[in-house]
Amino acid sequence: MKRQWRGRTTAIAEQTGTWHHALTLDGVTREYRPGVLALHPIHLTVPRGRFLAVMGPSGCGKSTLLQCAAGLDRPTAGTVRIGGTQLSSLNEAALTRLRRERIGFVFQAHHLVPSLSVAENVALPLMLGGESPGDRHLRALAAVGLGDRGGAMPPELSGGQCQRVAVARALVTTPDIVFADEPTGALDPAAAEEVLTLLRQAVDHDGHTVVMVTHDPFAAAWADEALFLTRGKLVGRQERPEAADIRRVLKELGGRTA
Ligand SMILES: Nc1ncnc2c1ncn2[C@@H]1O[C@H](COP(=O)(O)OP(=O)(O)OP(=O)(O)O)[C@@H](O)[C@H]1O
Repeated sequence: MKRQWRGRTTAIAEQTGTWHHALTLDGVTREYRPGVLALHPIHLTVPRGRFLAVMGPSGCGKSTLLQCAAGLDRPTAGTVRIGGTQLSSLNEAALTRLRRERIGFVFQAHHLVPSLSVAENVALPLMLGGESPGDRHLRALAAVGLGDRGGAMPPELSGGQCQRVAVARALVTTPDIVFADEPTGALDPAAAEEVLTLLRQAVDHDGHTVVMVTHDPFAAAWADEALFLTRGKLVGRQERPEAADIRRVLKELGGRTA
């Protein structure tokens, strides 16, 4: 797979020194059982316009980190900020609204609503927020190369096409940050490359911020930076990662490699 890196936003921010963080984790800890930490205190800032891959052996805490960062789970201790908003200051209703309006999600399964058309699926986050989609959903669909499939129903699309629709749905609200949990895990290599290209373009062309959990070194090599977790601790990070280097680090950490 080919990898391009460094978005326009990244370059501009570097030149001007005006980093604005899409995500800040300050001492984020998650304890599922007393005395057993799935996440040790994690300190992490993700600048806007960055594509970050989170990697590590199975059970190291990647999903827990993503769930805490995305407001899907509440950390045991520490604070999470999306842009300037501290999540612990929000009640459940406000947190739900923030997730809908300011966070985009792409999961391994596309989770499209099968009884809604492709265009309606993309419009859904806007409509749930009480916004009229106008043509935003159609432009988002066109941006993922499916402008002509808006009237189709999800079961009529391939798995790769459905995942591209999921990317359009994640981006349609112009969120502060997109969290992608194994977005290519269920795809063949060609479809995976299409989805990774879209995520990379969202960062490079539109200044989006993407945090992607993946087991796949080839997928992670599309990111600006790879973070490595093991036993709930952040143990390393690699700028402009190459798949071979990532595979080597994962091997040292005892993880499986794709
Ligand atoms: N709801 C839960 N209750 C108790 N323990 C949990 C819960 N969810 C996760 N854990 C534990 O927390 C640790 C981290 O799990 P997590 O799912 O975040 O790891 P992961 O790196 O995403 O794993 P994988 O790559 O296999 O998906 C594991 O030891 C797991 O067993």
